[in-house]
Amino acid sequence: MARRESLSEIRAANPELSLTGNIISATFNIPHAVTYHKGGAWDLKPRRGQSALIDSFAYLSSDATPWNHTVVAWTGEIGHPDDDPLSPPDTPSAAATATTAVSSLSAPVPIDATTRLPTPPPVDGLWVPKGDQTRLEQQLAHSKTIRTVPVWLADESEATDDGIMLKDQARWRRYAEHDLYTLFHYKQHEPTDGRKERAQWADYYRMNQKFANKIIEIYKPGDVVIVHDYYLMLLPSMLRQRAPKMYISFFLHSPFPSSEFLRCLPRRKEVLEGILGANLVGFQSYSYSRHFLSCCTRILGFPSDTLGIDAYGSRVQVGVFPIGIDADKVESTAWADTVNEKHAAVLKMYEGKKIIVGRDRLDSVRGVAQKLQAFERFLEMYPHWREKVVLIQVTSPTSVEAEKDDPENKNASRVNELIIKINGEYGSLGFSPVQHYPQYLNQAEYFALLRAADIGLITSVRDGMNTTSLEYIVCQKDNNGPLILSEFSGTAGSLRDAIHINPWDITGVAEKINAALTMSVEERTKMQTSLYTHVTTQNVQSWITKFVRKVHSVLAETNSSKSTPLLDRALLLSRYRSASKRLFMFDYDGTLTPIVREPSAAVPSERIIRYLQSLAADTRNSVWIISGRDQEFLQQHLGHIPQIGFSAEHGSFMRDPGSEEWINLAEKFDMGWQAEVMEVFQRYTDKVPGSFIERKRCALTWHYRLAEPEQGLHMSRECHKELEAGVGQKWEVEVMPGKANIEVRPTFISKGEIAKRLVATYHNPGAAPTEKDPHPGKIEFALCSGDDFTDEDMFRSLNGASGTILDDQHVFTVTVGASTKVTLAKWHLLEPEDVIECVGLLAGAGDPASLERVGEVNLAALSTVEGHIPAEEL
Ligand SMILES: O=P(O)(O)OC[C@H]1O[C@H](O[C@H]2O[C@H](CO)[C@@H](O)[C@H](O)[C@H]2O)[C@H](O)[C@@H](O)[C@@H]1O
Repeated sequence: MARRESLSEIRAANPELSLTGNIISATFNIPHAVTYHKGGAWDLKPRRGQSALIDSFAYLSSDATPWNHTVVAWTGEIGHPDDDPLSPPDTPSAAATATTAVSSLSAPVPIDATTRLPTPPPVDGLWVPKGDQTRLEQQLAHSKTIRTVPVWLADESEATDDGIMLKDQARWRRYAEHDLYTLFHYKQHEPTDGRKERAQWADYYRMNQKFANKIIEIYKPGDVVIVHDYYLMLLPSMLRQRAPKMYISFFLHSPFPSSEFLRCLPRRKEVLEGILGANLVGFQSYSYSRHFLSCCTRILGFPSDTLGIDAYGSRVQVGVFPIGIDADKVESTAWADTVNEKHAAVLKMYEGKKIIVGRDRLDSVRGVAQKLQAFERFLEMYPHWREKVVLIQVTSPTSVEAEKDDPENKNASRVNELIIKINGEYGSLGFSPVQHYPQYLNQAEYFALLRAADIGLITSVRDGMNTTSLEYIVCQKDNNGPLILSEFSGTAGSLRDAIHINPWDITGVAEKINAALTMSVEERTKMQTSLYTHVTTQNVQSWITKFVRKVHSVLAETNSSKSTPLLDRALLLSRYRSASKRLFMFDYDGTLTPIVREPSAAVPSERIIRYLQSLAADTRNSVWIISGRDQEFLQQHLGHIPQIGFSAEHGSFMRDPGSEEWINLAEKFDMGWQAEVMEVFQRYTDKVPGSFIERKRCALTWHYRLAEPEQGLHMSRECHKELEAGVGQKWEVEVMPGKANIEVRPTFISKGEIAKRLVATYHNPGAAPTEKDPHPGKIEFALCSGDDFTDEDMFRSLNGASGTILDDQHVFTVTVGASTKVTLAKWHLLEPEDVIECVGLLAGAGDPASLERVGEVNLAALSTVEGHIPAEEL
């Protein structure tokens, strides 16, 4: 039996873990199916399904871990004692149906015209008074196993101080199950006019909001929140908005589809952005994590690598954590006396026969039809096994909203047809090769069957994690029956020693059934030993421990990463006012204008032109634009402000204030490198649709913003490597990654060199006036702002560390971007709009009202810039 780690062992192995931390797990349903008894105790029964997740909650809540654990979850559809007694209360769908049946409006209407219609009740739904709500909350709060805080879901108008009216309770799961579950399993609905979808989305959104409200109510700084599954995909971002420093992680228990599929979801952006509020996102298998990363890049345009995504100025880490089961619990339950009796009975019943076992929900993605087809093919191909092998297939009702809604239930019909066909063709009077049990088995029967089987057969065509396969392995401890497992199951990646099959290859599966039945004892034992070791060591306890450990290490990294402070505008203004000589150096793209899709569209706003004009009109100010842009562009858009100086193409050209003449600083440099760079850029342009070359006089730029994002990013890395290894070795040129571009320019030229030159020109205490500097003296204030890699050269040359002659206190180096960005700047501003506000603030510094404007950020103006790409997407 697998041994659990003791608390002291866990602490010793994980010194980084907080020993008294709180963990809040947010999951859709509470771990119980709930029945309401007016005025009395609530009836709580263990909920079926999600056993691994619930076991992980029990573990986190137990004394075996150092954490203080609370589950926040919806009550689930609340059943009522008047509900149909035949409906199992722990079947969510049945409970939902039963609850809505409280209304007599849905009862059949008598066709006898003389009979009076029943008087409808005044309300339609289940009314739960406040006192009874509180009673359930207390029952759940004092649970011995899992402390739970319920989320009550109802329309605002139906949740009053007196109680709550629960109507159409299944609505809260509809969007998740109808749209998300379906698409995540690579299935699609026929498109509709969208009205139903919008209503379901609204419920989904509100449901996530209500979870956020409840978590915020109980959250304390330092708590770790773990959000589970596709029902709560908006929750991480909703929590992040309300508590920016909250430690949030998200784990998806279902598959995550490729971007080609996710793109079909009308709410694809909202769903992805919702998850990206988390610090860590976990998946069941590597391919799901890869799909997610790729969706964030392709659909949202965020850069990603194999370990995470850079979104909204923060890093969202992504990892793979295949869930396990509570193997100890399964093992002790599966060998209980009641199970032993049933096990003996099953063996007796099928004496002399090999048993193949399957247990699936009747969702089409579970591949029951494929399994039956493969079994039929097996009986056809291997006649000697006929009457010697039985397939015992247990199915529980589908949980898929869309399939529940299907009046024809095509999948169930197909399964029934296949069973009739196989039993008709290969059965006899006393024997049916397929034994179908379309019902829930009780736990003892289920484990008895798994123990009695000779083969476990799992043919799901899409599956997050198949816990039946893990339970089967534990139950085969003595029997060593092989496991045949679909490669499309999330478990396949972890159970490498199982027999993997492609459920679409019916003949291939039939062959594997035969191979499994004829395996030698040694082979079976070897396979079972390896699988058993895996399942008992990679159990649900180790799964959640690893996940929590990873959350802590991600948080430790986040907390230790350097954060650049937001520009102190009051300090900026006061230093500006007290200085008698000032120097301004502004980058252009991404600093004075937002980044847009096409370079030609990045024109300066009328506001920034006005502010620059008035700033430059003050003779104590020297204002320079230091850009990668060429002379023509700068001249066309800003050249009409004569007091401004320009540096074009990353320092290759300069135009002094008041002059119309451009000085070429790269004049003497051999431009032979350009032809070689052009040849490389051209090749990449041919390979990457949407990319193009911007040819300037000296610097060359390859743009890929309009290309398919993943391809653009990947090819830019290749291009960069190729240029550095080739042209970069041969010539004195620098290859620079920009914002969706790669630029090449001579090494001796840089924005940093220009910044140094300007400081040397204007900082001249005791000198006589010159044409360039008619007001000699000390520079008492310098503001330098830029957004990308090339601007870091300016920050480097201005920061005290590199020996600048300016007083460090008077220099404001400001990067445009998130506080977490790696930069040499001393301050940050989030958006170009903030830079414009600051320029406006200083330009109007003579105005006493300007101090009142300190701290104002004109967010509304952002949306007026056409085609503006938000900072996080740059
Ligand atoms: O030094 P800068 O003033 O920041 O100029 C750097 C480069 O900016 C331009 O490209 C970037 O901005 C474009 C417009 O927003 C955007 O479409 C492109 O994707 C960005 O890379 C410009 O085209 C280059 O020549 C500059 O070197």
